[in-house]
Amino acid sequence: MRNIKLVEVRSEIAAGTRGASLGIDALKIASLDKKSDFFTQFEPINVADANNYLWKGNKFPHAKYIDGVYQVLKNVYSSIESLRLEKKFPIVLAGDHSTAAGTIMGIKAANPELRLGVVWIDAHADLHTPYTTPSGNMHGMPLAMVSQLDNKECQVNQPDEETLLYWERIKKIGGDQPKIDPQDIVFISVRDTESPEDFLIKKHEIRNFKTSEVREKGISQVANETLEILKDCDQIYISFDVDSLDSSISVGTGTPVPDGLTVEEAIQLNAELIKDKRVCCWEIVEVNPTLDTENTMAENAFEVLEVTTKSLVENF
Ligand SMILES: NC(=[NH2+])NCCC[C@H](N)C(=O)O
Ligand SMILES: [Mn+2]
Repeated sequence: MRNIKLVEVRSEIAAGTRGASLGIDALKIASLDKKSDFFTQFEPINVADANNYLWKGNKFPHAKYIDGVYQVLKNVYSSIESLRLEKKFPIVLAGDHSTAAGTIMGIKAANPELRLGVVWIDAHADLHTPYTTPSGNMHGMPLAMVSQLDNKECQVNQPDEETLLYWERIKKIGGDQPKIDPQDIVFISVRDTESPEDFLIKKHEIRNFKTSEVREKGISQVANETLEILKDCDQIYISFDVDSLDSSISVGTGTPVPDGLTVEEAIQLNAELIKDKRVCCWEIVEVNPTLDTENTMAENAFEVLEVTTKSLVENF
């Protein structure tokens, strides 16, 4: 049996709208309303956030609150590294998606010799850098952080010296080397990208299973093909951003996008993928109940969390 550890990271500083720090508690409310005992099964640990930086105002237009983001990523990185050294399986409940970079850095640090693949289920590619970001929101940058990409070929911004100092520090958390090869990323349902990201996706030949392809082929085939692409990886991390779900289901997330997955598709997909023995960590992010009505997103996201965890427990 897998030794599951729940990890709670209430960070929201890297998102553009306020409220994602409440996402974890919204999941707990959804669980209570459903009378599920999910949260009594696992002992959670809390990773310190840096949301207090929000009160001070932002000094970095092309990488908002990067000083605080750096703190959070270091915290997530060291917590995940310790858990992985203890052979625990972290299920990470987080606010904004930037924390995924800390998670990947931690997984890699615990087992540097193992090749790490990433399944990124999301509406966005999150491959921006301070040089290319259209918004300055750092939840759009985690995959560039861990791949140590600057993407200066597509530069549109002129980040200042202090921004770049922190950007360099972030890329070096867990050591000055890429934690993953961008070719070992598989995107599912990514559908809202900007041209600097499209450039990287093309350059590194990153596979993206569009929503229509998921529907045509069916979940099992897409899961099989995803794992086949990652056949040379020794470990796999799955990152589930709830904005991969269609925006008609709920707008309870900071950056909702149409043409996404149904809840049923997301459930089946995650439950199927997590059966692979190489999967060593699963993360769910970006539930924002302040943008929602009746806690709909959290209720749907909780279904995904519960069924995926059940699949993990039952298959080991
Ligand atoms: N994790 C997310 N929700 N990312 C949204 C990123 C949106 C857009 N690409 C940006 O950089 O601002
Ligand atoms: Mn994302």
